[in-house]
Parts: sequence; C-alpha cells; structure tokens
Amino acid sequence: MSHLERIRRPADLRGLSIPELEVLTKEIRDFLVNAVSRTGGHMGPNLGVVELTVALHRVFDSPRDRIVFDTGHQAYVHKLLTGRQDFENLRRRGGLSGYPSRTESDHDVVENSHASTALSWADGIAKANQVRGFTGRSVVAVIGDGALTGGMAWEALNNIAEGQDRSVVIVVNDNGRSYAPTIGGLARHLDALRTAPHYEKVLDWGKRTLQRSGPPGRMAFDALHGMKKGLKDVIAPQGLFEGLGIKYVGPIDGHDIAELEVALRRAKAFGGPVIVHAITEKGRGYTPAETDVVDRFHAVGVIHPETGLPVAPSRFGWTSVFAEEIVEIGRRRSDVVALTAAMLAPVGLAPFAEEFPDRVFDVGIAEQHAVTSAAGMAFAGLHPVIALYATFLNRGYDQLLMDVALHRAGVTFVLDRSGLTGDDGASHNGMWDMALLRTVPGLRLAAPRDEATLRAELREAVAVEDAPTVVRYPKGALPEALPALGRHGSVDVLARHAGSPRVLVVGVGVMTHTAVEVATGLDAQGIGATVVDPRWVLPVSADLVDLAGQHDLVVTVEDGLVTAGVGSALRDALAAAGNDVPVRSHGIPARFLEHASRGELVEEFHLRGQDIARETAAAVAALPPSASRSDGAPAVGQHAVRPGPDAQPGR
Ligand SMILES: Cc1ncc(C[n+]2csc(CCOP(=O)(O)OP(=O)(O)O)c2C)c(N)n1
Ligand SMILES: CC(=O)[C@@H](O)[C@H](O)COP(=O)(O)O
Ligand SMILES: [Mg+2]
Repeated sequence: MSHLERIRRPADLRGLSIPELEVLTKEIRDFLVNAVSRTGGHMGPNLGVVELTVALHRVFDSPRDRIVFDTGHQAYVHKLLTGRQDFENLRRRGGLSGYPSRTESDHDVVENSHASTALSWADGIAKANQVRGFTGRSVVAVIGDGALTGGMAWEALNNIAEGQDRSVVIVVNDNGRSYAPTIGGLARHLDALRTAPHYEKVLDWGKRTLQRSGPPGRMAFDALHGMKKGLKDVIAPQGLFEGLGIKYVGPIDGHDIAELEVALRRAKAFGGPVIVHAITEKGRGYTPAETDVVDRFHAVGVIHPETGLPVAPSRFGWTSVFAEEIVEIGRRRSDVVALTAAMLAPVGLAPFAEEFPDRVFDVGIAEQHAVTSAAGMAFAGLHPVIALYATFLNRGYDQLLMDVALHRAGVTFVLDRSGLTGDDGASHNGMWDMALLRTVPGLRLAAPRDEATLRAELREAVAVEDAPTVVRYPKGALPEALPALGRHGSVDVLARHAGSPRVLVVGVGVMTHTAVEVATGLDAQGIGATVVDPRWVLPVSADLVDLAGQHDLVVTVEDGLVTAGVGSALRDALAAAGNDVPVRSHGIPARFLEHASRGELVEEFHLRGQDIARETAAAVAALPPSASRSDGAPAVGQHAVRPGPDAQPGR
C-alpha cells in the first residue's frame, strides 16, 4: 500500500518522516497526472501546491483550524489528504467537484470559484471565532498571486490588519502566474520579495567574510548591518504588507516541506495577521506542464499523460471566431482597444494582442476595475471591448451600471462561456448575465446563433458609441450555420410552418437551434410554428412584440435564467402593450447547479427540442378554442425582407 493510500485524514500525515513525505509527494504528483489526464481539470495549479498542502495539513488542525482556498481550483491535493481519493469522475455528475464542496467534506469551506474572496472569508471566520470565544483557532487562507490582484483581496487585507489579536494566516501561493505571468505593481512587488533569499545570503556572506577580516571588515559589516532595514526595504521591500500591520514571513521555498513547516508554525504561533509568502512552480514535476509557455497546464481537457497532448484536438469554436473578428475590427478601427481580466488567451484576445500590443490591457483578476477603466477609455475617445467569461461579469455589475451605462459610454462586453458550462460547477455557469443586464438602462445585448451572426453582431456592437453593448455566446464548438429565411423588422425568421393554432418560437442565441427542433416537432403534430431569432434580444424590440402579438402562443428558449431573461421581458412587454397572448419561457432554473455535463443539464431542465415540443403541444391542446387569432397562415412572410449586411441593434 502506498503512503498516499494510507492517508485517510490529515492526522495520518503527522507520523511521516521527511523522506517518507518526499515519497508521498511523488505519489501525489503521479496520481494527479494520471487522474486529471483522464478527466480534464486544473492540472498545473494542483501540481504546484503538493508540498504546500501537505505542510498545511501537518501544521494546522483542519477542520478546527479552517483552511480556505481562493478560487478553489487548487484544492485537489487537499481533497486527497482529507479522505477523497476517487478521482475517476472528477467534475462529472456524481463524482468529485473540481472545487471545494461542503457536501463532500467538512474540511471544505468555500465552493465559489470566483477569485479573490478567500481573505474576506478568513476575516469573517476569524471575527466569528473571536466573538464566539473560540480561542486557539487559526484561520488559513491560501491565495494565489493572481487572485491577490483582485480588489476584494485588498479590502480584506485592510480589515485583517485591524485584527492584531486574530490569528489569520495568509499563505500567498506565488507561482508568478494567473494563466499568463501576473501583471502589475503587485507582481513586481512579489518579484522583489522573491529575491529576498539573495538578500539573506548577502547578509550571511557579510557576517562570515567581513567580520573575519579585522577591524575594517567589522566596521564595514556593522555599517552594512546598520543599513539592514534600509537595504531590506530596497532588496526585499516587505514594507507593503508590514506597513499595513501584517507580519511578513518569507519568501519560503514552497516545495520544501521542512522550510514550509517552520514558517507555518511561526505564523500559527504569532496569533495575529501574518503572511507566509511561498514561492511555488505551477505544473511542477510534470514536464509537459513545466514547459508549457501558455499557462503551465492551468486547465486541461483529456490528455495523453505521457506527452500532455490533447486526446481530441480542440475544434474551431465561438472563441476562435471572436478572436478572428476582433482583429479584423481592430484593423479598421484604431480606436478599438481590448481589455482582459487575466485571461487573454482563454477569451481569445491573444491574436489581437499579437497584432496590436499597445491596444490590449490585462488588468489582472480585476473585473470591476476593468469595467470602470473602460468607461474612462470611452470618455477619452476609445471604444473598449472587454472580453470576459459571462459569470465573471457579475463582479462588475455596479461599475457597468453606474460608470458605463449612466454615462452612456460606448463600451462593448464580449461574454464567453455564457449559459450552461456544467463541469466547472455552480459559480461558473454563465446564467445570470441576461437577468442582470435586463436592468441596465440603454444597454443592448446580442446573442448570436452561429458564426455569421457572431461576426455581424460584434461589428454592430462596436458601432454603438452612446450605450453599452453586449455580445454573449456559449463555451465550445460552433453549431452549424443557421441562415435566416427573411426578416420581420429587426427579427430574423428562421423557419415557418403553416398550421393552426399558430405558435411563435423565439430562440435566444445558440438556443435558436433548439427552437428550430421545437417547430419541427410541432409541425409533425399539425401545429403551425414560426421560429425567429431577435438577434439583439435585450431590450425586447417592438418588432418582436408586434410579431408575438399576432400568434396564439409564444414559446421562448434561452440559455439563461428562465425567471428573468428574454422570455420574461417579452411577457412584460406584451402585457404593457395590452396583449394577453400566453408566453411559455424555457431556460435555466434560478438555483445553483451541481457540476455535470452541459448535455446532462440541458436534459435535466427539459431544454431539448423534443421536450419543449411535447410541453408546447400539451399547452396548445389546452388553449381555449376561441384562442386562435387567425387561419393558421404564418404571420410573417409578407413583411419578410432580406437581412441587411449590418443591421442596427434592435431599439
Ligand atoms: C473573478 C474571477 N475572474 C477570473 C477567474 C478565472 N480564473 C480562474 S483561476 C485564475 C488564475 C488564478 O491565478 P492564481 O490566483 O495565481 O492561482 P494559480 O492558478 O496560479 O494557482 C483565473 C483568472 C476567476 N476564477 N474568478
Ligand atoms: C478556475 C477558473 O475560473 C478557470 O480556470 C476555469 O475553470 C476555466 O474554464 P474553461 O476551462 O472553460 O476555460
Ligand atoms: Mg498564480
């Protein structure tokens, strides 16, 4: 039986010698490479925290001492050491979550995978321990150098510094990268601190050499030692943290368990706020990750463990289309600039950065700052395009509302991973953007259905200079092209089936493909359905309201919150127009979703074409006979016009 197999709980670590621990860490790395190669997941981040996590669980007494992981993507080792070693179904329905999960273990605290929150969690837990009289308990927050660039982290540091009698141990897991190398002044500061080992070595050399060379040498060393504070502030300027009132311990070799344990025990004994600065290597111990220049295997799909190469080559997807089109736009528009929150490559901005290095800005994991900085850029004559994953825009909602929209700033938001993403768990689904953005006055949101509409709607978006625009699309591969048969005003007509009563099926974005399947299913039952794509889905256009009002039943299908998305907006608009045509909305339920595949969630929420067709047919059968508003001929057709090349966003 391996050392790892004998670890059932953290206490089992404490009897191991350093040589045994070294065997254990090798076993853990081998386990991670083999397991994550089969399922996909966060390989690099977890290979970088093997020794750190072992040391943490040897020094602290989880769950009495709470250990909080920021973002949570680097908690696989923590799971292995707390009784969870079945990674067969990692990130799959019924298997382990890719993030901490309270239902899996009482060693887990934060399930949210949005970065930069751990210090605030730790501050809150420490305060609660104090108020409740729980003495002798430590709270540990493990935060990456990337997550430390998030504003929340600094709000928390400001507060943690106030609690000089609260034991908060902040472990900065500094591997110098988010995906790419971490940007900004903080990164430079951490770099400076990283050089500190040289500072200590210089001082040791001074002690050994100068003091042995007689009075002149001793005088020189005394002068050097007298300058220690000054020198240290120059060579190893931990003033930033100690100036806040937070003791700084480090930098520590984050792969030396003995050194880590000495530092962590010092920090634990300190009894107040303390930072342990651990220098780690993302992807350590696995050559394909160590040599990966893009992101050190930050997040991988299923790969060959020997080579690290993907088993299935990645397909040309939504992100690739955006990556191409934004470069084309950049060539035509010198005022267009791009912003990313530490995700340049994942959101598809690498080609833009390659061609326009002075017109792309990586702000770190700082979405709030990105949004308001973009408002400043727009005010000063640029057209910023902020590319984010949809779920991370949640963090910049107030800045979008009050800095961009209030000032009618022409800023374009490109939201990748919108809708159901699935395997990354509850906080990664891009399910809230349309519900949130419905509330923003003046904002216009487009949801392309295929490559052509993504290119067209992106071009239309950057042409708007007096309001925020949003273009949102899902994760992964592009669907087939879905050309329009015609247009009803600003609304694309995709399919028309005669029959009575008449149903209007409104598809939002990629869900228009499902809408077409719904109409086909209804047609087979003699129910006439017309399928439309509003393109600019929020605010709901007068053309769509007009069209809906001519039907006997309206069905909407969207990859967003069913309670507050396009369907509910259309229902409200029809009511405001005095039209009582029933509207059946299909979308994502307003609850937190367990990790599963996108397909499993689509099926669970009855969002397949056949599901919606079946439910719609039942609704039609229940319509009162008087409901029919016409002879069943499709309401569109006579008004249909060919779509213009770059139609203006719906007003
Ligand atoms: C608010 C937010 N924005 C973006 C992300 C995407 N993201 C996940 S991990 C990561 C990089 C984190 O870097 P770091 O904190 O240094 O941890 P490491 O992966 O290096 O261990 C990013 C940007 C996120 N999870 N949350
Ligand atoms: C933890 C985090 O936020 C990212 O690493 C995310 O898991 C990546 O998602 P994709 O794999 O969809 O790019
Ligand atoms: Mg990092």
